[in-house]
Amino acid sequence: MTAQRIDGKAIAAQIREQVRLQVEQRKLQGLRAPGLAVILVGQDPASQVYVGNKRRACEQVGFVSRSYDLPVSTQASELLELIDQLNVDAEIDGILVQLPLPDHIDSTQVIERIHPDKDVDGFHPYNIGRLAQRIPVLRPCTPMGIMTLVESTGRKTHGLHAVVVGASNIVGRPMSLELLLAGCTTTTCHRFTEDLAYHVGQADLLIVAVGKPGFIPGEWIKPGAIVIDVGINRLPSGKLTGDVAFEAAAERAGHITPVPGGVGPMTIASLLQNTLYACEQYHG
Ligand SMILES: Nc1nc2c(c(=O)[nH]1)N[C@@H](CN(C=O)c1ccc(C(=O)N[C@@H](CCC(=O)O)C(=O)O)cc1)CN2
Ligand SMILES: [Mg+2]
Repeated sequence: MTAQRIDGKAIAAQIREQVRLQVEQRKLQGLRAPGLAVILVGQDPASQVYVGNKRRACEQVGFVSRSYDLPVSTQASELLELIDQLNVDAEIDGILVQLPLPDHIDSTQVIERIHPDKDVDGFHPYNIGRLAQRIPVLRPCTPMGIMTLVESTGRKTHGLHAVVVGASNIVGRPMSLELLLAGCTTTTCHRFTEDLAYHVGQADLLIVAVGKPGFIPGEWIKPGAIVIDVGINRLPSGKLTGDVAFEAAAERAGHITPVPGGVGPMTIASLLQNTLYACEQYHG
């Protein structure tokens, strides 16, 4: 079997176009454009690329894009003060603090300072709690984008055995909550999981987010499975590669996401959807 590729780049482009048209409609009705503030602390090269892509995507869909590039020496108190100002800024619907933050800043404190109605990353405990209780509002962007990719396969999720490898706050944990909500029987694997190969082999739907190139051998994949690879690993050659050994996995899977061009672009598309949602539902 050779898996069908799930084209995240193309699906993300469709979502961006839908958002652009909705913003255009708002403006025609005399309503203001949604506004997103993106905060970057320090000069991590990968974060600079992601933040640049987010800002460009905002401009392309007609959002107000506010940029804050803060030096690595920024104190937590200064960042919290900026968030306090943005929380009451009527032009801003979403506040995004790019992660990871420098070690001297406590990211939990920062995330909890963002008003839940402006938490377009969906990381605030209020928004995670809403998802856990099956009443989601602002949903974490990467898992939300993955659910859109899974829907694009046309496969029903009810009753599928979904296996998530990785239990981070950004991807693995909220991913498991999304899958539960979608009616999957859900297994979450992490660093203490024994016999990972067994669990992976049970997956009708496999999501891998560990950040280790080629961590899942293709031979572990259940024939016909949907395989979603969240890993973005840069090899010494400069090439990007995922957490799943793609070629061998594609021989067994039914559907598979590539890296790049799979999950990554969906994270940004979901961010735009969340910002529009926050604008329309909370701030008018
Ligand atoms: N505040 C947040 N910080 C981080 C998040 C997040 O959702 N919110 N997620 C990741 C990084 N990330 C977004 O910030 C992100 C990663 C990758 C991509 C992407 O489009 N990747 C491309 C390849 C890009 C490249 O050439 O490097 C792809 O996979 O095709 C978008 C967003 C951690 N931090
Ligand atoms: Mg990708």
